[in-house]
Amino acid sequence: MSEPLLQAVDLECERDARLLFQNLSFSILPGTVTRVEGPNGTGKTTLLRILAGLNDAWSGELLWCGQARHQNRESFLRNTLYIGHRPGIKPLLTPLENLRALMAPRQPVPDQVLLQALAGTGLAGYEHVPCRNLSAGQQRRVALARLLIADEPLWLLDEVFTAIDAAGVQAIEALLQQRAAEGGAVLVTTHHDLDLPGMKRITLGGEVNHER
Ligand SMILES: Nc1ncnc2c1ncn2[C@@H]1O[C@H](COP(=O)(O)OP(=O)(O)OP(=O)(O)O)[C@@H](O)[C@H]1O
Repeated sequence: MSEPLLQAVDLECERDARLLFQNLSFSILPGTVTRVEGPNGTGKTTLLRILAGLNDAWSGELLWCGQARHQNRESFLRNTLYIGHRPGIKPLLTPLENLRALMAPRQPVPDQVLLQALAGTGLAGYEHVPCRNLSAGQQRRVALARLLIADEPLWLLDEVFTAIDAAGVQAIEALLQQRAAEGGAVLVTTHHDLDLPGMKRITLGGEVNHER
């Protein structure tokens, strides 16, 4: 069996003196899509932010490719894409400018590739319109255009289906499956009824947090 990309061992997190989860252990293997599920407020966003390295209020162990994540930090950051539940789109910038800015910490990407990605998310004709003039779903699609050019093997995606129409949902589901089929892995939170073949689940909010 291939080595896990990411492993969580006995994760525990408390916020405002409320225990969100404890003894939470799981492995994210290449070729898998995992849904993090649970009612509102059970810690799905918090867990994804912990996994992405954006929240330090936790205990336990996180391993990236078999080594402690903090010792393998550069490799972890280079190979992980995190998209949060807020699109993170600047309203005064156009979709093209936003996508350029989102890609800036990575390798430079030619505008032609960015424009193709925007067209691929249904934004052809809107590339140069300030994002404040776009709908909520269109703004989210700007952030999701990242998925069409992402070469990171691990995707951590928080509520990426919010405000997206039925055709867009299908397209995103296909991208998640494609990433897994290419040997990557996806961890996704959603309240949308996501049920892909072979999908794994991490359920928060019960007496016991568990992986299925
Ligand atoms: N910045 C914060 N400071 C303190 N507590 C917070 C903060 N953000 C969230 N929380 C608390 O952490 C808990 C988990 O929040 P989180 O956003 O991770 O839940 P969630 O499962 O993603 O919820 P939802 O399904 O509503 O998106 C909630 O009880 C919330 O009140």
